[in-house]
Amino acid sequence: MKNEIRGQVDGMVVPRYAGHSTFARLPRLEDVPGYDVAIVGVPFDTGVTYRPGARFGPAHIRQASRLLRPYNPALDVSPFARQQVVDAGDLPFNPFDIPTAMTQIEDGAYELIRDGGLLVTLGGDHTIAYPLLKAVNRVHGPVALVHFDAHLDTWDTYFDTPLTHGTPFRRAAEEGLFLSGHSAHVGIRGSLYSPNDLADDAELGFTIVHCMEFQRRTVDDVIDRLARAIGDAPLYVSIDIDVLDPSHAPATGTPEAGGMTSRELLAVLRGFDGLNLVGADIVEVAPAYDHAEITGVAAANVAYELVSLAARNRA
Ligand SMILES: N=C(N)NCCCC(=O)O
Ligand SMILES: [Zn+2]
Ligand SMILES: [Zn+2]
Repeated sequence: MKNEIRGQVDGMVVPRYAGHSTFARLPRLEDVPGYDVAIVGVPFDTGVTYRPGARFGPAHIRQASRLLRPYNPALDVSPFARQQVVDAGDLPFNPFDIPTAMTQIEDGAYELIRDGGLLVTLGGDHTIAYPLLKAVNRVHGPVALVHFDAHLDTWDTYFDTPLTHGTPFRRAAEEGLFLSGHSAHVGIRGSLYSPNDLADDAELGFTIVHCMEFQRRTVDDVIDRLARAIGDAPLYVSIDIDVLDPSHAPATGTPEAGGMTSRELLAVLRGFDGLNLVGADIVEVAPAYDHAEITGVAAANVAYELVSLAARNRA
């Protein structure tokens, strides 16, 4: 896709607050002959246990992404010039039937990656990580999963329901979708149901970087630890925006005090430079609780960093 890459609508010609609201003012999938990276929305929030509203996350992140500029100095890359990045719109699914929606999301995601494209998904609640991992497995096999979240999301059921935003990685573990021993939870904190939650999770083989470690260790230490765990396995990154402190991301369904700063999160992601990134999602942005687009801007910049990592790998 090197020839005739179409980037953003020029912010010096069309003001950035004008025009269609695609991610970063990029072309739509149907506007270009092919793509290397697709940004897709999955406005599903039927799996939430507390505040609803992540169904409006994709539109909000797109709106907050209008300010993104063409060059990323932190990774020394122009993410939209080295590869064709498109906005693939939103996947359709049945919002009233979770198992049906999971199949529709898996199939929709697979269609977008089957020919080699890399997918960055904007959620939606965290339930969608399960069908997204299934789609990624159909192309790449089991992945090293790095999961940024306040929560473990490896609980078993809620109200006897197995597919919820607190259970995607338990379901994924049951199907061998990620590599035990090469996967990690980052940013874990907050109240649990019982000490067994951590014991049950430990059986799944995640390295855990508890959020307090950002107080005690440097970000570089954390990156080293994660990079050692990941090795050269295909890497899938799932980012629940509630990994950030509520001061950095107020607009989310299950906020927890004592979180990461957006600066720490961006720094850890930049530390993945050179790893074999094969896909990513950013979930749990519930715009009704946002103020001044704080959460939307954080999520848009996180997506930008992920697309920049993909661009670096194409060098
Ligand atoms: N995936 C997110 N954001 N939250 C899961 C929290 C599940 C619970 O209510 O205990
Ligand atoms: Zn969470
Ligand atoms: Zn989560």
